[in-house]
Amino acid sequence: MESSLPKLEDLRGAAHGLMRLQDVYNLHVESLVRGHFQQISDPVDFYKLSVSDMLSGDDCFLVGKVAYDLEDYYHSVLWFEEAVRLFRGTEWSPENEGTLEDALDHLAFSHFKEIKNQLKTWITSPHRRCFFQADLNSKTGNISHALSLSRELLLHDPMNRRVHFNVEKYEKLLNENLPATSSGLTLKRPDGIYLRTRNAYEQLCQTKGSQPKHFENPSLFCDYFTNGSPALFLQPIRREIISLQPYVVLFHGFVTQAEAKNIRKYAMPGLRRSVVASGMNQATAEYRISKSAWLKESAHEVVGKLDQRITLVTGLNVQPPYAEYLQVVNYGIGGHYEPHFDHATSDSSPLYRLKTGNRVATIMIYLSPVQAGGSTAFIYANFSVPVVQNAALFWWNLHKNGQGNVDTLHAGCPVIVGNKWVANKWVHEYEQEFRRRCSLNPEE
Ligand SMILES: O=C(O)CCC(=O)C(=O)O
Ligand SMILES: [Fe+2]
Repeated sequence: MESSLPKLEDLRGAAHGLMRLQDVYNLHVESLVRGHFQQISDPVDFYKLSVSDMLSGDDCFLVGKVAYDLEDYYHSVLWFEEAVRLFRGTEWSPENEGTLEDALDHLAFSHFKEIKNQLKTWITSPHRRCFFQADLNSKTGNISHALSLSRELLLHDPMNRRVHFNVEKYEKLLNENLPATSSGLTLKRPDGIYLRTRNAYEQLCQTKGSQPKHFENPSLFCDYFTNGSPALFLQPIRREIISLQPYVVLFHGFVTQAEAKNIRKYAMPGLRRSVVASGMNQATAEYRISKSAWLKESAHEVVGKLDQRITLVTGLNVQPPYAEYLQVVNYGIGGHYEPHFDHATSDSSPLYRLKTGNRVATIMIYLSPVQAGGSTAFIYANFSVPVVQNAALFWWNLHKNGQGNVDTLHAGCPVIVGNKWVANKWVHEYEQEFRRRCSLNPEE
């Protein structure tokens, strides 16, 4: 049975997922652990879980440890603080990995590390029992915090020589009256992997879907759309034009509830961790956390019917190899897909293996509702689309001249609560020459 149980990687991934929610949505850790999603800048609940399973002190300790092991003391301070608060108020359970003493120890050391740039001294690290030299390139912090936490720890563990040693060091540093020791704690979020669009992306995720206001722009409208297909005359599709540059539309009610359910069911056994293009190959990546499976239209009737509907609505040929199989994607809590292009941006991309050109268009179907989070954000175009169950989002990735449209840079925001399912159909350039003609203007 062991293979079906979560592994260390899953546990670490869950901790990263929580820290991702904290960062992207700017959430308070204290309310997050209670299932209340409150933004630091706004005390009103962003989302509140009706059935709330609180995180325990031990859960918070674990999240803090994941950050601590990566020397990310910004997150470790915030999560160990919560662990200490919760451990103080509860009896220790034998199932716990950590104790109040461990949490105090790690919190004190994390605080200390936040001011390491002020110090040129040696101090022992709590878990390695080795000497550690504070280096010079870090942020300000608060030594007196580290001191009072270590003193509290000594009340529980009076014989701990290492902590005695640290207390002496902290007292000495305080007496030396370094400027940083008197200043308040200024925690700064680590830059992590550099993402130029980070601020815009997080803003768009936080608005929970910020489509342009249609009444302010008459060229954005809703209509009943047939695309001139006789098959759609009796039951036109409800089309909402979301953006003209890039061209993005939402087709409401694109699938039925039953179809969405069946597609999820067929995909379930084939779900594997999602990959992204990496040079000439494919690899897992932190910036895309989800599971996905490919469904062939020949294997499932409903998938074939969906292909026909895509052709009716878009006019595109989606027969293989002119489009990829249907990719069904499942995101759990904290699952996301950071800003990216669907089309290939390098000639060596594995997307060209089909030998049918680049991905000219994307049709992404929302196969489930999501309680909170999970919008699709278009970064440069500056709007985000909330998850609309059973609707399909369509956009052209390429200009008519075949070049990639940079304005299609988009992302799947992290899921706060729920389980998000989408299905992607990527249509390639070949066979669409007379369906999406090039323009007389080579710039278009
Ligand atoms: O999940 C989303 O909203 C976006 C997904 C996406 O962009 C993709 O799978 O390529
Ligand atoms: Fe995408």
